Amino acid sequence: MLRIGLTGGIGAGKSTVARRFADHGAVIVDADRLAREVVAPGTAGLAEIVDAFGSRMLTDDGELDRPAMGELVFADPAARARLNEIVHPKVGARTAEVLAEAPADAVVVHDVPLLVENGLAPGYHLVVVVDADEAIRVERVRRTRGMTEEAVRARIASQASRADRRAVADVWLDNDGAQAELITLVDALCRDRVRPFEENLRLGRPAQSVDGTVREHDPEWPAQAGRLIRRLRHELGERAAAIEHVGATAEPGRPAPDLLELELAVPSVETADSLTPLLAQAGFPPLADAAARHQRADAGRQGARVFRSADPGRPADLYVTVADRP
Ligand SMILES: CC(C)(COP(=O)(O)OP(=O)(O)OC[C@H]1O[C@@H](n2cnc3c(N)ncnc32)[C@H](O)[C@@H]1O)[C@@H](O)C(=O)NCCC(=O)NCCS
Ligand SMILES: Nc1ncnc2c1ncn2[C@@H]1O[C@H](COP(=O)(O)OP(=O)(O)OP(=O)(O)O)[C@@H](O)[C@H]1O
Repeated sequence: MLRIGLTGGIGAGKSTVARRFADHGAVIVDADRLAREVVAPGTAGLAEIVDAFGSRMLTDDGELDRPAMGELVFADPAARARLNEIVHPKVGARTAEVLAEAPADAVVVHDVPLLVENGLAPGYHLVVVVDADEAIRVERVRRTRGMTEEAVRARIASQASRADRRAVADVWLDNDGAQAELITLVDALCRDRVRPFEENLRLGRPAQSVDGTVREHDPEWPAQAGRLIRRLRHELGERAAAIEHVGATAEPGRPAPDLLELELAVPSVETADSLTPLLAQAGFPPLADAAARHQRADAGRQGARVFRSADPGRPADLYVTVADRP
């Protein structure tokens, strides 16, 4: 299962992107929808909200009074934190249940407005951020949801900044233009990256190798490597604590082929063996023997095991070296 995290600020275009992914056959998990389900009438979630905020947060029909709740929590960070404490763990548990039901060959797109705020990025194979200028987002939400400008701005102020979203984005979709342009971007993303990534992941097959063309140093390389490292640490836990960005792309200003290199030293062959299936799940299947021999020789890392990213959009190799090996 390929897990994609989709996020963006209010009105950025997440639902539009998610719907297009669904047209391509993806399974969509909508966090806003689950957040409504876990506070529906009769749930423990709604009872906890009444305990915390009083029955003034209920409508005459006994439902959550969403406008009243929104007015309170987007003006008061402590109240918002209290609401989030009630709702987010329940949404997390429901998400896990829904994911467990998805077929093994699924592409799951998790539409989650607060992905950055809740530190969820490392749990996905790919993070897609959709963004638009703030004034455009305010206008769209005003027009389509009937919210006041002030109310939209209060939500924006309680969400992550663009810079925070940039830091986790493997894919950045710009939605300042027409909706048709956004849809074209999603189509290309599915065709060129998501489909082959899912297939590679399922088959335990690395992405195609890059040609060795040396290019200008890309100042984004360290940040890209950092995202891969956080993802691997998330999957492997303590065993991947020592993982590092190495090689030419890690040297500031140095031109290099567009292949990120990571290295993980482990204490024993047994540890290396135990990591192989986890690395494959995290999107780093082992490279076949002949290719691995070449790559080890190129990188001067004799004795290392070589794993290569299954993502055709971000070539990366991981060398696992065993410290006690002669
Ligand atoms: C405060 C509530 C009752 C307002 O309901 P309302 O129908 O007006 O908005 P809705 O739930 O459709 O959310 C619309 C958008 O508001 C933003 N938003 C919602 N909750 C939050 C939050 N806690 N922090 C920041 N932004 C938020 C998101 O961009 C979301 O897409 C509701 O948003 C809520 O229960 N929020 C807490 C749960 C939550 O965090 N949901 C968002 C993702 S899990
Ligand atoms: N490029 C665009 N041009 C015009 N309208 C757009 C564009 N993209 C999205 N919209 C409209 O703006 C509104 C917000 O878009 P969408 O629902 O996709 O965003 P969202 O990020 O899911 O929003 P929310 O955070 O409110 O759930 C929708 O009514 C959508 O139809």
